[in-house]
Amino acid sequence: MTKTIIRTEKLCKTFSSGGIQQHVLKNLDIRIVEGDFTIIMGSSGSGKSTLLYAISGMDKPTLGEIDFAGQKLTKFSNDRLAIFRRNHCGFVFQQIYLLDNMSVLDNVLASGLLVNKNKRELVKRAKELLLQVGINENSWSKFPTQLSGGEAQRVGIVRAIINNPKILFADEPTGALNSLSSKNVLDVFSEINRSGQSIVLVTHDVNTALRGNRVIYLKDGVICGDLQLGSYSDDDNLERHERLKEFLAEMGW
Ligand SMILES: Nc1ncnc2c1ncn2[C@@H]1O[C@H](COP(=O)(O)OP(=O)(O)OP(=O)(O)O)[C@@H](O)[C@H]1O
Repeated sequence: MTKTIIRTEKLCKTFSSGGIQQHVLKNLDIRIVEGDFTIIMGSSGSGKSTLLYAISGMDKPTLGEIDFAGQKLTKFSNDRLAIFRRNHCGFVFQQIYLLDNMSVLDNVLASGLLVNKNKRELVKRAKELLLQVGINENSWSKFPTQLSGGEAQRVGIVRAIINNPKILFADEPTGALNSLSSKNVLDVFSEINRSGQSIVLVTHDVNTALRGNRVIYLKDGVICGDLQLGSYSDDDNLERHERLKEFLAEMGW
């Protein structure tokens, strides 16, 4: 049976500038399922990042409700929201900002120590996760400037999941990477999703979208398509690709 982790009801976000209102999200009712790898696609300016920021508690909606793992995020003060995000959400963005004066391992531990005070346990988990994403021991004491873009992004993913977030949110996480680094980073997303991590990821990229088991399509702040793709595996990639291409064509992408 599927378990809902996020549910929105009539979610609206309006930005105002110079006396002009822009209705970016319009009455969105969305259900995000635990364990899913949910992809959000749509044309530029359709509201993908705005939706990601709203459901992850990074920004407050103008109207509507967000229920996140049984908690009404829309009722939270900014301080409570910040604590909620730190304890329950992981974030990966296109630009990865690691702390340049700290080693790879310390960058991960610094995030972990905000939530888990048991350093020995944390070091063990950090090392296991770094190995899982292909960052091996001889890179743990390196500084971020000594890493490639793909390696840095993989460290960023470890940093984002060190506290066992309920959901990992990602906004164009491979947008700045070449195709080989992208593939390595996507393999990490696939693997952590297989091990149970819920993921919500915004992308323009078809190869990235293929990793999800569900693709939501936004057009002008409204959901106009919702494709169930089934779990990713390397073997059925051709058929998935065809189904996704057809879906995107229907959406006018
Ligand atoms: N903080 C803000 N203040 C004013 N307008 C904003 C703000 N954030 C987003 N917008 C506007 O909301 C609209 C949707 O932006 P959003 O970044 O969500 O789109 P997107 O679908 O993620 O686009 P892209 O694919 O180009 O990143 C855009 O027109 C943008 O200019």
